Amino acid sequence: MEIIKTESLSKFYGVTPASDNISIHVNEGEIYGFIGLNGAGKTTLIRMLLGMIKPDEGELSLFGKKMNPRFNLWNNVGYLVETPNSYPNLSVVENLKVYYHLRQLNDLSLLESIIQDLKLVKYKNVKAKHLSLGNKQRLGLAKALMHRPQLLILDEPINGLDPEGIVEVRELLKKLARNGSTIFLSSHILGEVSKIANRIGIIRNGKLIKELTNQELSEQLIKKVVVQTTDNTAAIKYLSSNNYAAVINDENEIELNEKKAILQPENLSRILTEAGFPPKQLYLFTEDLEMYFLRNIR
Ligand SMILES: Nc1ncnc2c1ncn2[C@@H]1O[C@H](COP(=O)(O)OP(=O)(O)OP(=O)(O)O)[C@@H](O)[C@H]1O
Repeated sequence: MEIIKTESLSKFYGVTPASDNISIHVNEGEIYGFIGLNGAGKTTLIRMLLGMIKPDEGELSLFGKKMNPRFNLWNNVGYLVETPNSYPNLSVVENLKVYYHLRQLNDLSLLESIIQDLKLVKYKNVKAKHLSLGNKQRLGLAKALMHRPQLLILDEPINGLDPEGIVEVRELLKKLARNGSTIFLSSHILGEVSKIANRIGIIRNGKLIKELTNQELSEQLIKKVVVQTTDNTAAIKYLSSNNYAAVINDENEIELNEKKAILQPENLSRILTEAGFPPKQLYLFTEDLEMYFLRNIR
């Protein structure tokens, strides 16, 4: 089932499109990572998905239901948009209780388990205004996740978290998706998005310029074997005579990007060793999402 569907969604601020003709389809259980530079239009799309702003053009449905003033499935949605707001003078648990009542929940174990899942036990009785940025973010996530929504829409959910927090939230989101939740998240922490998302959309100047699955991403990432020997010039000549296309890079290392080198670097190592050029170093370099992103938004 398509949980999110947007068709040619546009939003203009003046003449500038913050969202330009965006069509996105997100299936049940998918984690969709939405990435773009500052000002690319991530928050604008998220606000439209949450009914916070109205698109100027296009259509949008959640759970197969058109978004309009009669849309009534908000209890199936959890969200976090930018820095989450809390009641500053209430403690973590009091803040969550407010939310618990607002959501009209009636299972207190939800409250306890979300405090544990987001490692907020130590801070249960700390006033929200005294929390660190990372813990404020955890509290925001706790509010978004407490009612175990079918769809989670998260704007920069790992902002402000320390490395440990990032890993915890990543595992938590993956667990939720394994249990059937659908997650749409935006982030500028690109490496993290590729670890979480099954599918990635890249936005630039309001336009969706690329959309690809994790599998497609890994196929499109540049890969090469990088080799260092005691005599790279002679080694490269020898490799050329053995039908390996190799070049010397800016760091004076040998680079090979053919499939046979990438798939069987051990053969390369053996050939070089037998010819008297044993590799001092040989490794497979794979471009990361950050590099891929920068290469594609230019
Ligand atoms: N209320 C508004 N009025 C005028 N322009 C706006 C408004 N909200 C957003 N914009 C503009 O729309 C564009 C997209 O902004 P948006 O906040 O969606 O980007 P973003 O990708 O979320 O950026 P960031 O990562 O910095 O949060 C930007 O050029 C922004 O200046």
